[in-house]
Amino acid sequence: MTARNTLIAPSILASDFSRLGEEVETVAKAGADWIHLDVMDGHFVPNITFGPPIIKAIRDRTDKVFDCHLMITPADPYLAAFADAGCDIITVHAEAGPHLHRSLQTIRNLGKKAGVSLNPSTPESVIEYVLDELDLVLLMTVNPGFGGQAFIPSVVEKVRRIKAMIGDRPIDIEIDGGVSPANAGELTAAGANVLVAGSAVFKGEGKEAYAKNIAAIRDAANG
Ligand SMILES: O=C(CO)[C@H](O)[C@H](O)COP(=O)(O)O
Ligand SMILES: [Fe+2]
Repeated sequence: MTARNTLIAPSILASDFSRLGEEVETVAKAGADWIHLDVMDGHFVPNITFGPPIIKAIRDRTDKVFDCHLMITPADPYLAAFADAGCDIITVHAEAGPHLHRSLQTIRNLGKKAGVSLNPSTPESVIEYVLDELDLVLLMTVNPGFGGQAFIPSVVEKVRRIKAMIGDRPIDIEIDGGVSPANAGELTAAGANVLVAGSAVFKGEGKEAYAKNIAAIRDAANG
C-alpha cells in the first residue's frame, strides 16, 4: 500500500544562491517539510557547493528540519562543525570513508540524527551491520554531484529491498535525484517516505510556484 505521509525535502541546490536566505524562507512557507542541503567538496564529487558558515547563516530563516547531505571525504573531521551550524540530520556517504559505524556514532553523539547515503551502484548490503545506528537511509537516484540529472529507475528495486531489510525499525527512506511527480508514486509504493527534489520544486518564481510544485509531488507520492 502507498505511504500517506510522504515528506518533501526541497534541495536548495536548485535555488537562487544570490538570494539564499529568502529562498529558504519562501520554500519553507510554500510547504516544504525539510530543507535539503547538498554539501559538495570537489573531491568525493566533481562539484563544490557550501559548508557550515553558509548553513549557519541561513539557519534562522526557518525552523524546518535541516537535512544535510554530505558529499565529502573525509567527513568525520567536519561532523561537529555541521552539527554546530544547525543541521538536524547529518548524512554521510557509505563510499566516503572506511569507518561508517564510527561516523554514525559520532553524529548521534553530537545529538543529531544519523543518515547514510548510497550511490546508485552501491549495494544495500553495506548497511546490514549498522542498521541499529541509523535514523535515515538516503538512496541516490542520480550519481551525486549535480542537480537536474535524469532519474535512474533501477534504484526502485533497491528501495524495496531496503524497506524489507529495515523491517519495523524507525528508519526513514529518502530518495534523492531526479524526483518529480512522474516517479514519486512508484517510489513511495516501493517504501520511500522522504522525497528530495531540487529542480522539480525551484521551477518558476516565488511561493505560489513552489507551493504548486511541492503539492504536485506530494499528490503523486500519496497516490
Ligand atoms: O544530492 C544531490 C545531487 O548530488 C541533489 O540533492 C539532487 O540532485 C537534487 O536535485 P534534483 O532534484 O534537481 O535532481
Ligand atoms: Fe542531495
